[in-house]
Amino acid sequence: MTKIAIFGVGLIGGSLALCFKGKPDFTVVGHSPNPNSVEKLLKRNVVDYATTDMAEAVDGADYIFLCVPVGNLEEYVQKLMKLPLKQGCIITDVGSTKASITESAAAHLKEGYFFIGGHPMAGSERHGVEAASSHLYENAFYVLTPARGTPQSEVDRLSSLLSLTKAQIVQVDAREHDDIVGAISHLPHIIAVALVNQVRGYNESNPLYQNLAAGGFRDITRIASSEPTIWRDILVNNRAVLLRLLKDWKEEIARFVQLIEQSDGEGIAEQFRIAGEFRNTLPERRKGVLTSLFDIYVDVPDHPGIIGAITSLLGNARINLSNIQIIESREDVPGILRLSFRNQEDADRASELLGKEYAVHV
Ligand SMILES: NC(=O)c1ccc[n+]([C@@H]2O[C@H](COP(=O)([O-])OP(=O)(O)OC[C@H]3O[C@@H](n4cnc5c(N)ncnc54)[C@H](O)[C@@H]3O)[C@@H](O)[C@H]2O)c1
Ligand SMILES: O=C(O)C(=O)C[C@]1(C(=O)O)C=C[C@@H](O)C=C1
Repeated sequence: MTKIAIFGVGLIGGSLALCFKGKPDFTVVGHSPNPNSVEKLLKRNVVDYATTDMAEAVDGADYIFLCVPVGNLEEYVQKLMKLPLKQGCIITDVGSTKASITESAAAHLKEGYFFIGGHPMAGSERHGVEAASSHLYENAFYVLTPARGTPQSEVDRLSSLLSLTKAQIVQVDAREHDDIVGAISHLPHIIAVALVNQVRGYNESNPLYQNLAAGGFRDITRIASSEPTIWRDILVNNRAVLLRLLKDWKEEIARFVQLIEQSDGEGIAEQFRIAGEFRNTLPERRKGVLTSLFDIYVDVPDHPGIIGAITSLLGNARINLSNIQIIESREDVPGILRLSFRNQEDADRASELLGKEYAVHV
């Protein structure tokens, strides 16, 4: 029997639990300090059992996943070191920063246990176990940051368990991870929040801002709705990297100020060209299921039953739909549906089929 203990069964911990639960000879235990959360986990059937007692959760555990906010990780490792863990137990975390926890765990770790930092590069702006999905990590990268001296056999053991998530495991140095993820995840969250707050200020004197906000604003700001305490901890933890990145960001913005001041149209177009070239090389397969793989957009009239009509058309043609989202649903505006498919072929077939009756954009 393989026992897995998960601390902090929210979006990320809950999604891991769902990847492991029900596999032959696996027991998944969830821990929360809050009895109401324990009740909820049991009701939702996300874990085999749940407890508020740390010692009970880790008793005999082969793997311990720390899925709490970044600011609590160190404290959890220290608490674990005071408990009798199973010899050979692997402790890992899912925190969005890796340098501080990898270094502090190495300093506190007792003989016979292993700590291997981890970070699944998948998630969403949602939080809590209600948002968990067993598909979250499919096609995503899952970074491991073993400290120097960690036996490769233990890294392989953890990688083998994580293959159940269907993610692609990569090993990266913890500091390098924080530099890169600072740029491609933490900085974008700051920019999204700052942009929303800027527009929020204008909207206070003229609510038309909110009403006119369309695809562009929504696409770039989705992550501004992320969980505040999770992001408070990430940004504070990655302070040095972010201060450097924000300095570079100021230069990027200053370049635009200059181009616009000088009405340098060709310079502006060049910035878009360079950005588009790089943006278009981002591999689609890196996306997790919550950021759908192959999207098409369908303009639909705003009348009852339209979603049923579209899904029936797809169902009758045996085209598998992964996700459906209404982007606009106000009475005076035609609706836009975002339909997501698991592969390009399904997306193409859907475009062709729906294109006979509706305006379809890809
Ligand atoms: N959200 C993402 O997209 C994402 C992606 C990859 C990694 N992460 C990392 O995963 C971790 C969890 O984030 P999440 O998105 O699942 O958040 P979440 O809010 O959905 O889950 C966090 C869980 O930790 C519990 N928790 C909060 N504070 C706690 C405390 N002081 N002690 C014990 N439990 C506590 C919460 O009750 C909840 O169950 C964070 O370290 C985050 O950096 C997040
Ligand atoms: O897709 C999202 O909403 C995410 O915020 C996921 C995301 C990211 O920035 O890409 C967020 C935090 C992580 O630690 C890893 C992934």
